[in-house]
Amino acid sequence: MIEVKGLKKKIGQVQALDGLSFKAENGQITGLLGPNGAGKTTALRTLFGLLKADEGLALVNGLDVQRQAMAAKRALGLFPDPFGLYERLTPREYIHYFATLNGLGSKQAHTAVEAVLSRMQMQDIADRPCKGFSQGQRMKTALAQAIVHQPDNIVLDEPSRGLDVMSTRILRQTLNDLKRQGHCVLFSSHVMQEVAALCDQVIVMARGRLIVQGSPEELCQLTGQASLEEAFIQLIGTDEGIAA
Ligand SMILES: Nc1ncnc2c1ncn2[C@@H]1O[C@H](COP(=O)(O)OP(=O)(O)OP(=O)(O)O)[C@@H](O)[C@H]1O
Repeated sequence: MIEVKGLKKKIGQVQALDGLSFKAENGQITGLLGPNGAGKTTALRTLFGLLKADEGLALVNGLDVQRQAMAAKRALGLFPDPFGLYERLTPREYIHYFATLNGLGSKQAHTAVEAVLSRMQMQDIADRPCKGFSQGQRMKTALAQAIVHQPDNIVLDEPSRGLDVMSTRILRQTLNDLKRQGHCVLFSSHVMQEVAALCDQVIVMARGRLIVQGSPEELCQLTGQASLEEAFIQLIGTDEGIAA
């Protein structure tokens, strides 16, 4: 379970987070939706302890990400930027490295790596250096790294950016599998269709604050709109920064 309470963060002159609060439950996919500059990336980076909030709390399984940083991180899988992979490593080496960083012993890590390679259907690319990988192959490697240690919570910042249809399907399938297994999945997106199709809960944020949280149906009901896209535009007051 992930919870943020009253998060504030000023970056330079910008109040990137301005009292943001929300909850993402286990066994659900929660989408973080907001226009450009709303503070989505800042919120996710704060949650992972990469940024320190000026005020407020970020909790992972009830653990404060600042005060109980190691324990909180082990309960969290962060989907990294797929373009930031170490080019010389193969997926097998890369995922194994992160499995051990997340506290798995050598034998456990080996078993976990084999399981995730098989689950993500990566056997054909497992022993090739990542250099030259396609976007889909990068996405699979990045996602496998995030979930190899079976964290309770998985956080993804715009995971479908730049993916083709097949890779997007694998991503969606994996997120749905993780949800069915009881994990808490939290991801940010601009893509309405994706959020509407995947998410149990949607957190709409703007200007560093929560506007409203609810299921896609609840947001449509609340605004009297037929689609999540129309509901979002009504809630935010603009269609800036969204993709249909
Ligand atoms: N390193 C930085 N330096 C200056 N301003 C920053 C920095 N990081 C974030 N900001 C500002 O903080 C605000 C929130 O940015 P953030 O990247 O969290 O938004 P976002 O919702 O992820 O946007 P997008 O959808 O465009 O990726 C923006 O106004 C942004 O310009």
